[in-house]
Amino acid sequence: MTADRSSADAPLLAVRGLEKHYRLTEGFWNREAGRVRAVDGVDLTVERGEAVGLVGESGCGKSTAARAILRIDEPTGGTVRFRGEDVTEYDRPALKRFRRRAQLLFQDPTSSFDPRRSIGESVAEPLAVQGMADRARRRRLAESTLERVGLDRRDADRYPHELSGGEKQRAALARALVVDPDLLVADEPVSALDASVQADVLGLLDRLRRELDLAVLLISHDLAVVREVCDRVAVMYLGEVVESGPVESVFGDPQHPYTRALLASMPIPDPRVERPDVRLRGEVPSAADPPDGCRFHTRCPEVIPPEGYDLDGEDWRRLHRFRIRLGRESSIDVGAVREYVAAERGVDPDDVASEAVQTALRREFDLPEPLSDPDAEAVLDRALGRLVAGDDAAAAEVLARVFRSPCEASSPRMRDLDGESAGRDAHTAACHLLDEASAADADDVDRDAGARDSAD
Ligand SMILES: Nc1ncnc2c1ncn2[C@@H]1O[C@H](COP(=O)(O)OP(=O)(O)OP(=O)(O)O)[C@@H](O)[C@H]1O
Repeated sequence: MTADRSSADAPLLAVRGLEKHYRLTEGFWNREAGRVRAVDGVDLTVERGEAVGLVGESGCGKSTAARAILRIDEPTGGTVRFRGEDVTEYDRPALKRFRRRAQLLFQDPTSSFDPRRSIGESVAEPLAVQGMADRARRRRLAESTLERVGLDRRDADRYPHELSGGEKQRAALARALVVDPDLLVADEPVSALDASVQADVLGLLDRLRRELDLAVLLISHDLAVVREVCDRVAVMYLGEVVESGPVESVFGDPQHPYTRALLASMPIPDPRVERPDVRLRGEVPSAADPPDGCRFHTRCPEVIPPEGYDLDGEDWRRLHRFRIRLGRESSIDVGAVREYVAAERGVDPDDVASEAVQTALRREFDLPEPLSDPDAEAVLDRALGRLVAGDDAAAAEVLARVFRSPCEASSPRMRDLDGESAGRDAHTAACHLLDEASAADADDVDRDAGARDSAD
């Protein structure tokens, strides 16, 4: 077991470069046919008593990260340090002690209780697992913990089906807290509950963590939940953290287009407040075949255009979306578009001219005819011609070669937006737009220095 700092001043939880890849196998010999990169290099720090949110759409790897951190599933790479100790090196007894100190609260309280056991028995169970032999003592602790979460000690004799959803989640919280952990990993703790009780359970979680100096890693797709409870937040997309920092800073001044889009999709209380249209379109790509460069570029509302074309921002984004769709195997059914045009005109599909199919395709993908830049228009026209002629691959190749965004060229690096001094409260984000902004700043500094030199 190794400790990089003394356990007293090390963060409670320090996750570095965490990976969880699932092998995709095929054939009799289980040959590896690929990998699902569910978690792909995640850094995360949780200090004692602190609440940190992990947010992102469904499928971005939040639950997998939680399970790998707690070693419920073995990570395939990276380190997880708990109070300075490397959890990935723990032997069985050390892992058992860790499981007491770090508890997991599941989303669905119904399936996490054995219907044949009383609530008291279930809540006391972790104490028995940890070796507490005295049954009466276990019962007393279970009862007092039930009271702590706002239930009655007599609820210990009730059965799961007798409790409401909110009561069951309180009981699940009691079961996690009965062993007095330092860290609670709460995976979508309120999303299975009625809206009316969600706020109660969140309020309880917030109160308990302050009373018990409990650290909480709160996993949620719901930004409002994280805003309510957390001090800091990490935003995950397709296995990676794309932005992190204090909640007020990340939500108040989001630096990553994905965070901006997630925030824009939050319901807002005042419909008169105008917000830019940065809705998330399309599905999260497969973690088995993530996009090159910035993984968000295929859906990014702010994807950077290639140099050399004078395209209106919205035209460029539509062109990019069209190209990405075309790049996916058999994703544009030209035959169906041709048949649609034929039906519209009451003619045979074979009698529909190629130009008419191209126009229908442009309509389908909101691509203006012509594009504002004549050179770009010539390329699009050529690609559409190939597509309609049945050569999808050539069409995709033409567009990919000419309209490649700088966002696809490399993975953006994580930038510290407050400078090095901010430490653990730093607001960080990984986006090529920030690289461009920083390069422009550097140019300004050079120009200023040049102007000063020539003045001297
Ligand atoms: N056992 C597994 N084998 C292969 N792929 C898996 C396995 N478990 C999860 N995945 C994949 O890993 C990715 C991340 O899934 P995960 O459940 O962690 O996401 P999530 O953000 O927690 O989503 P949700 O909120 O829907 O649970 C998904 O693409 C999922 O299909």
